[in-house]
Amino acid sequence: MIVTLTPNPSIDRTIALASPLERGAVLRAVSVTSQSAGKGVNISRAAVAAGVPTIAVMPAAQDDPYVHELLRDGIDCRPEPPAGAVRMNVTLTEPDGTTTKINSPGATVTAASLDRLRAALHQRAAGAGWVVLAGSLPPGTPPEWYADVVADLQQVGVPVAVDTSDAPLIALADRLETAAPDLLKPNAEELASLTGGDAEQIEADPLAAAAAARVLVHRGVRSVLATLGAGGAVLVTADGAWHATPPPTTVVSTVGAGDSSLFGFLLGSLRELPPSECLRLAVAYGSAAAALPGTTIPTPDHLHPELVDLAELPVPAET
Ligand SMILES: O=P(O)(O)OC[C@@]1(O)O[C@H](CO)[C@@H](O)[C@@H]1O
Repeated sequence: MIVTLTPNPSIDRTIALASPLERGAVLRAVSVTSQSAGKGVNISRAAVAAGVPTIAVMPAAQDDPYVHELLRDGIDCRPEPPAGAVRMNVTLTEPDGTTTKINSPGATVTAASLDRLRAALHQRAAGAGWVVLAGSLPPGTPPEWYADVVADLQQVGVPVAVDTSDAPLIALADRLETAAPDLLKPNAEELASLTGGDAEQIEADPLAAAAAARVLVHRGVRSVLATLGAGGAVLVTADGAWHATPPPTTVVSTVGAGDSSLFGFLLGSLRELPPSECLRLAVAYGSAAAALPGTTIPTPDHLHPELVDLAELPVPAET
């Protein structure tokens, strides 16, 4: 069972442009689609498609069309009374797969709605194989909220994965000594923001990514899965470091690729595969997602794990 928390869910509206994006121009779209989404919800979607039991917790009104869509799609969701409407995030995709995203802040939350969300998660977490805390925090949330929730879940004794960015990620990193998640999934930019490295170098060089990730492992994170875009992903644990390169992929939309990668890793972990095979599944899922339009999340039929290239990395020098 994977329990996901999406504190700032979104309706993802994807506008597929007929021509390259040009600022200030009138552009034609070939299609416009919408999907109930947000990082944790995307992971629950992947779980449903793979036959893994999942519960998605998020702030939303019971009668919101957002929730109806999730239920229609077979996602067991536990919407908690929200402080406001679900935000809309806009994705612009160009014919060559270039993806531009505009994410709204979301409605400002109250302390009461955060407490309800946290209690709902706590209630469902017991016995889960993984609990995933994913995405941004809505305005009004203290940046250290995720760190508090991780500490809370440690009392429950369930493995916790976190994928977030900006202030909540920095606040979590400041608390690793007492609230280290079992899995952290930064991209190159997020990893650089935590370790002071250069994001472009981290994305381009798996050894640089592994060195940065190892800093977090030394500080208590059990596994760091660093996603590197077209460069695949690096996994670092206390026992080793691995790099996986995706098969050649025609990119259509990168939205949801990171969430799909994280799910692939969790799926491998639930199947008790060795770390390198969890990484292989992560990259198979991430590259499959990049080949799909909008926020479409891959199903097992989309995967080609046999085409993922795996390499063990030398243990990076101490930093
Ligand atoms: O604004 P956040 O919470 O950081 O990210 C939200 C989001 O970009 O993440 C998902 C893709 O990872 C999308 O479904 C969604 O729009």
